Amino acid sequence: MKALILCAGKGTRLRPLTFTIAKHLIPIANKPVIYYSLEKIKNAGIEEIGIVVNPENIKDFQKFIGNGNHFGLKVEYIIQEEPKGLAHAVWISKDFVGDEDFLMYLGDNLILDNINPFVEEFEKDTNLQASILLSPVKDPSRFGIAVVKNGEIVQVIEKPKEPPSNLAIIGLYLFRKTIFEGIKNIKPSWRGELEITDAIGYLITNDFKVKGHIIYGWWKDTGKPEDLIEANRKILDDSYIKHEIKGVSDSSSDIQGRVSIGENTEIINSTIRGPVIIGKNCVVKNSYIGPYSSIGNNVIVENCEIQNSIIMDNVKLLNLPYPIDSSLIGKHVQIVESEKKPKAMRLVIGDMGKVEIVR
Ligand SMILES: Cc1cn([C@H]2C[C@H](O)[C@@H](COP(=O)(O)OP(=O)(O)OP(=O)(O)O)O2)c(=O)[nH]c1=O
Repeated sequence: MKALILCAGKGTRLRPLTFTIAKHLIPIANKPVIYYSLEKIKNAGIEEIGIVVNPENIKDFQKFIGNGNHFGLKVEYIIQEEPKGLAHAVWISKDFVGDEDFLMYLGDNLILDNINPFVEEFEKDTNLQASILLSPVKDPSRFGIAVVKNGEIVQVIEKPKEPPSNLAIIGLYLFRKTIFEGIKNIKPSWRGELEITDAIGYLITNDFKVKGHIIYGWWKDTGKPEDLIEANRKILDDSYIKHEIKGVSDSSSDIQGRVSIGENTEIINSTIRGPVIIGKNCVVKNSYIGPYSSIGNNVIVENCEIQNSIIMDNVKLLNLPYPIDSSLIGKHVQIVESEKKPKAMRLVIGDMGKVEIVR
């Protein structure tokens, strides 16, 4: 079996971050989102992976993942020139997939459950032509929904106004090569995309067996800033990080709970209350770093309070009058309070940046 990870979208909901980095490479607990999927896929015994990327982001993926050697995987890149839909991404991966069965994984999805039972069940039942990972949700009208009868999917519907089921399609699918027949027989939807739900609908109407595999654990589509913050909280909570202090702290600092601090990081006169991860070569001085904070490498924090936030590499935060909470701060950002007069906010913020002052 092979795997396809789809990462060629535009990531518009995560701008401005996605102007410079694909959303799949944004760190959660200091590890790019896509690394979590690579681990899950490897754990399920799949070693050949095709990553569908766009012409703009392929170099970044190559930098972070290379040929997969480092992860014990064999990784190839497949370029999708335009995001013409999930089924289109699968179609252009036809040569990579060949005659093999394959797992299709939406690259911005994070799940905590092990996917091995999902894969094993599919491998055992050779009559099955597709299996889709489903999860019960409270607000089904926001999702693609599957209607399941006796374990088989009898209908898939995109964002139904009156949902006939609460089982959301969450972004992991298993297919055999029959899916290509399905894709060949569909037309672009009203939004101009080749929809994978239409290709699955084709399989169902043509009496191919399609199953739903339900999971009950936590999962998230990390498409929006608040999703990344929640995912960061969940991953830090879920013991993904060990208590490990490689840097140094002085006697007036207080480190509580599960905290990971990287090499050459100095904690000076500060309180760190875990779960927290702080990368390498950082300085945290006269500050409070509260639960669910992930701080990258080469970050300087002085006279600040931070909690429940993702702060990426090379950020500088100095003398801030308000705590930073539920925030997502990209690489090389500087937020600094200075004594200069007259009082003012002097901002240099890229397109679609967002500053919210909560008083
Ligand atoms: C539509 C599409 C998505 N994808 C990937 C990107 C994501 O990892 C996943 C889900 O895509 P989406 O989140 O639906 O789309 P997007 O990544 O473009 O984000 P936004 O809506 O904020 O603009 O599928 C492709 O690889 N090719 C495609 O044609």
